[in-house]
Amino acid sequence: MTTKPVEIYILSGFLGSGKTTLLTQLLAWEKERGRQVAVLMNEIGNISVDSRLLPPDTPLKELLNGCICCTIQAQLSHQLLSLCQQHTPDAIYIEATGAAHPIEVLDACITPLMAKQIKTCKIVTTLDLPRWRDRDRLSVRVRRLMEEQVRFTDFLIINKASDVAESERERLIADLVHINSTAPQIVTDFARFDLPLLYDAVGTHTSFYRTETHQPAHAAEHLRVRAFSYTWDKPIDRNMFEAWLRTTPDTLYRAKGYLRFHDQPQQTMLFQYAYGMPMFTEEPFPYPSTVVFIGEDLPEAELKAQLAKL
Ligand SMILES: Nc1nc2c(ncn2[C@@H]2O[C@H](COP(=O)(O)OP(=O)(O)OP(=O)(O)O)[C@@H](O)[C@H]2O)c(=O)[nH]1
Repeated sequence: MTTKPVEIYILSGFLGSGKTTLLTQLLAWEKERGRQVAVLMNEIGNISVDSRLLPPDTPLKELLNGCICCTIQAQLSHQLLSLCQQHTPDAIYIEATGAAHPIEVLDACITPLMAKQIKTCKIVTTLDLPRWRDRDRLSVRVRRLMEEQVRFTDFLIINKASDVAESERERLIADLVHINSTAPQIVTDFARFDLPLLYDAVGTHTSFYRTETHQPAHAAEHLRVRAFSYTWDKPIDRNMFEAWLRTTPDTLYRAKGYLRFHDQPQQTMLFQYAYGMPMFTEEPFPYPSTVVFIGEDLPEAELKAQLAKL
């Protein structure tokens, strides 16, 4: 069965850098201009918080519990094909895991099965500027992955810019240009910018990735990035939870999920944690209290024992 040629956008960028924040805006823009789009979400953990943040009418497939750039590569093109056949979208947005190497995801998309269906396949990377500033504190493997995500992109969104002093920004951006001098760059907060710029820029940009070599840096094989989830069967103390977060290892890169606290036991809270910053927002749907923790070499048993005491 043949379907209309589809544009594929791979949203790349380290854990918590702003991919979902960008995606929700792109979907709103696509709706405004009347295009049919679909989303493929990949999560290292076993629950997908991000997909619940998308408009409910978006055709969506989820690949959980692994990274499409390494352990579940083969499933990707089947899912893409099935989205094309079921929904004939103009574009598919793939939100890769924050630990994915963009070229590996690109390779996983362009298979013999999918090749004929693809009109264009572009990589868009969000970069967490404060994390980039402090990258010397990261493991060599994570640092290298972040550099590769900058190197192999068609469009770079330098995000969380206001969280870095203005005096430091110029130097940091110069480092980025040194790594990738061809991709257009946008410096912003909450991935906000004039979205048509992205489509204009990637549309004319010459893709380079086919000819360059890259350093493989897969989540499971080299990075040792792992996820575990924890579920509470009753509300917990908010202050104790926040105090506990402050004691967690620097290699806890990301956490997200749903919680209920003693002071408002009926209210489910959406919890997001990226680069030391917790955020809580009221969630209308009463999801179970489960949080996914993502990091490198995390002492899972020890952390779970601490969570059980909250
Ligand atoms: N301070 C600040 N926070 C931001 C900005 N952009 C996004 N965030 C917050 O950072 C957190 C992570 O953002 P997401 O968009 O979920 O990041 P992500 O890359 O999709 O995360 P993963 O899918 O887990 O890798 C959320 O709490 C966002 O609200 C920004 O520019 N500044």
